[in-house]
Amino acid sequence: MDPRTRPYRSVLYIPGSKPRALDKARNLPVDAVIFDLEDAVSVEEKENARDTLAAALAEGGYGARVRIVRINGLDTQWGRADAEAAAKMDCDAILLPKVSSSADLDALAEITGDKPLWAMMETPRGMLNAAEIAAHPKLQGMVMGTNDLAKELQTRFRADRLPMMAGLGLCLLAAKAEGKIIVDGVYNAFKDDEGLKVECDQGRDMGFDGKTLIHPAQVDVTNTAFAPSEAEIDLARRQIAAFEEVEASGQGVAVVDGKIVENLHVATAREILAKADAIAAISA
Ligand SMILES: CC(C)(COP(=O)(O)OP(=O)(O)OC[C@H]1O[C@@H](n2cnc3c(N)ncnc32)[C@H](O)[C@@H]1OP(=O)(O)O)[C@@H](O)C(=O)NCCC(=O)NCCSC(=O)C[C@H](O)C(=O)O
Ligand SMILES: [Mg+2]
Repeated sequence: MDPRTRPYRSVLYIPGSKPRALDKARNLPVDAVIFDLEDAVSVEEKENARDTLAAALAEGGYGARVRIVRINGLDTQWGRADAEAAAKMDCDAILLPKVSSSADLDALAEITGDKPLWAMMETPRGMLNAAEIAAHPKLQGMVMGTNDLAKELQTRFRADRLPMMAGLGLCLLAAKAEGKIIVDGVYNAFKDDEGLKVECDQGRDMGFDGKTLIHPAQVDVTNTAFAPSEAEIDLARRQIAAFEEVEASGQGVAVVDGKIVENLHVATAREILAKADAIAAISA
């Protein structure tokens, strides 16, 4: 499936050091997995986690889920060995934390060759350089790192995420301008479904393709929030039908539910139907 049209509703972090969690992911209805060697893995476990993860990926069983390996930064003592190991793993992409500029991706690509790259967007410098990072030829997607961003910005948690908006907006603009995937940050309170839904809805309305998750309990809420609803699918079908009807009579504007429908709305309607089809295809 084309990486730009496949669903990325739910992207679950799994500590690379935990065989039980690595196994569990084989049966979770997530669209993608981030196999983590960075913050989810303690210093004591860093070296072993690389081997544990390589073995789990070699064993396979992850089906259509996109497999992304998050390495430690290249400025850490583990980064280079992680990158060399990840380049040989049976994974779809490598995720670099705390990307500040496109030069960081150049340095990783020198080690990892043809593997597609993803960038953690979680530093103020990264926000300011989002455009050049998104334009990197090896970059496939961006992941918001809202915990690190909050730390760097010295913001307090707010349900409306107002202090994050400038950074989220800059990264969204950059990703959309380059046609790259972009997924939202994690919601730390993994037992709070209501709060998660509010944040998912906000991220979806802003234009994120999906959300990163830390616990399996967050998957269903997220998959629902980032999938087209029945009402959206129904409206999309009616918009396309109404537009095709007026177009056949030489007109350029239809009206559905009291709102105009022009060719750009039809393009959005077709994208909604394509997304619903893609979700159905990977769920089958
Ligand atoms: C948060 C956790 C430490 C909770 O773990 P635990 O206490 O084991 O939870 P449960 O007992 O409720 O687990 C139930 C079962 O689910 C499995 N499990 C738990 N988490 C995961 C997971 N992430 N993936 C797959 N499976 C998972 C458990 O193994 C149990 O299975 P079973 O025994 O068979 O019933 C834990 O959830 C956790 O470690 N989560 C990941 C944390 C993480 O990845 N953190 C780093 C990413 S966040 C970040 O860094 C973002 C960014 O960089 C930023 O700056 O914002
Ligand atoms: Mg982080």
